[in-house]
Amino acid sequence: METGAISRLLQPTKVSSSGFANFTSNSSICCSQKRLLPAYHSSHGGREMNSDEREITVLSSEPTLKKSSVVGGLSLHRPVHKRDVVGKTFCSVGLSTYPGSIVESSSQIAEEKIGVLLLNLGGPDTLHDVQPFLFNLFADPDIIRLPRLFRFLQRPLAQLISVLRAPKSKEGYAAIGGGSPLRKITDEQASALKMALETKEVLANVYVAMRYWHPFTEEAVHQIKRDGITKLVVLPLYPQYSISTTGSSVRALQNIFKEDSYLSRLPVAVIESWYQRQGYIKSMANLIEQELHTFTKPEEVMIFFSAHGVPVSYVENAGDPYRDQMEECIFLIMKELKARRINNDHTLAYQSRVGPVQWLKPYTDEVLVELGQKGVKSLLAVPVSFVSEHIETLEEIDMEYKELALESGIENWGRVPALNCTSSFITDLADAVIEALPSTMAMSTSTGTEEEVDNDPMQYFLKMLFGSLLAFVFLFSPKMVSAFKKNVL
Ligand SMILES: C=CC1=C(C)c2cc3[nH]c(cc4nc(cc5[nH]c(cc1n2)c(C)c5CCC(=O)O)C(CCC(=O)O)=C4C)c(C)c3C=C
Ligand SMILES: [Fe+2]
Repeated sequence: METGAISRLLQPTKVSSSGFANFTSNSSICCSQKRLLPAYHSSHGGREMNSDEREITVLSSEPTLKKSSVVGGLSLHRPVHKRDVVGKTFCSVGLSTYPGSIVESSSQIAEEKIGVLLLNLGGPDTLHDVQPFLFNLFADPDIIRLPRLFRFLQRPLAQLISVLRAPKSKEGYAAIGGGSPLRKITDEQASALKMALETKEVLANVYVAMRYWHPFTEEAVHQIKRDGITKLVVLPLYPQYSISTTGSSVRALQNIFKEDSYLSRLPVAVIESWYQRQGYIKSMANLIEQELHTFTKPEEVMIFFSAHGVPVSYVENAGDPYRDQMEECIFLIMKELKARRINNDHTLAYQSRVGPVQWLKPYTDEVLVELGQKGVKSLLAVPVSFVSEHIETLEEIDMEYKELALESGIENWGRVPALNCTSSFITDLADAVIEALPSTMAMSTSTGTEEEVDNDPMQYFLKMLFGSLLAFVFLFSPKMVSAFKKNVL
């Protein structure tokens, strides 16, 4: 089985049942390799690599391989021992959050300073932040993927969409207390991870880099440099890889690193996805099992996995492995539950679509209505693409989808909490970091053409002409604006 999500972008692979059959429940092996990355998007605003091929060290747990070995050029390492401490949370030990989102270690060894960089999406701290946060999100070419010719429209379009969407988003954030809890929870996860590493005798500073709000990637990287970190493990807080999440954050990081002589020589390992790790799967199964017991008839409850969607084109045209990894992930969680004699029905649907394009199906809202009509009476919603509570669990699932489900005939509703600082989960993240440490390598800069250069004046003129015409039609036609408001937002 292919090991790296990024390499799947070269040749997308589908999940096959024979692949599932090979999964073993107690092996999780790390592999690392320098891979050549395809240019599935290109430069914009100086943030993108825009090279035909890029190099990065990637890591991926590979449950089909059982022994430490070198296979096909991949060096494989046995995982460091695992300890699952079920039922406690590291966050509850009383660690407070800290300015600048770093957890520092007092007794660092002079010659080796290990850093762990947690990547996350970020969210507005206050209602005032909502529109600029949305601007940052929509200005990301990995979120709105415009054809190369129209890339220069990215920022005006982001401005337009963010202004038009802000009122609706603000309502959502207002309903959950006036801002996103993401920063606080991610800081707590960083503290918990630092403690978990310490109990395994690994001293490390843990940093947080958000993609669209504070603390931005640049802020975290500044602190890493200031602290003189000598080895860095990058850990995205997304179990499954998507171009729109981990892909986007890693590219932002690469762009910062390639500009800096210290950073470009810093040994780095990126754990690209970890949805198949036993600690994660077991932690999810624990939460589901606990929540099932809150129902009067647990065996009759439909387990309803709801994942954040992505546009279909990401998976079908750009080779995003997100759907495959999501399906594998659900398979593994259900396998773990079956091993515990929990044989409930389950289903997977995708939520939170934005805009007029097709997103991964089936859609959560449509499936809820169908299940209600089919007579399902008890349902347990399981948010599965994200490991912290956020607007889409607290508002979309707990309020909007719950209301829809009850209206559709579902009588008993439950929702599995996000993992947040669940100790078995944090312990597993610590293991993932330790396993990744031997694989750190310098992130080398790309060898291809770095920037798209408009050398040909005629080509440049034509691009500007067509682009401006499109911008004019799109931005200034009242019909377009009202159609846009109706369909896109
Ligand atoms: C795995 C998780 C996520 C994927 C994949 C993802 C893709 C994706 N998201 C949007 C648009 C929006 N996302 C928004 C917020 C948001 N999204 C995720 C996770 C994934 N997004 C999180 C954790 C959050 C932040 C939550 C918080 O608490 O602040 C928003 C803003 C909120 C809103 O207005 O609904 C938008 C918009 C796209 C277009 C996309 C894939 C292309
Ligand atoms: Fe999102």
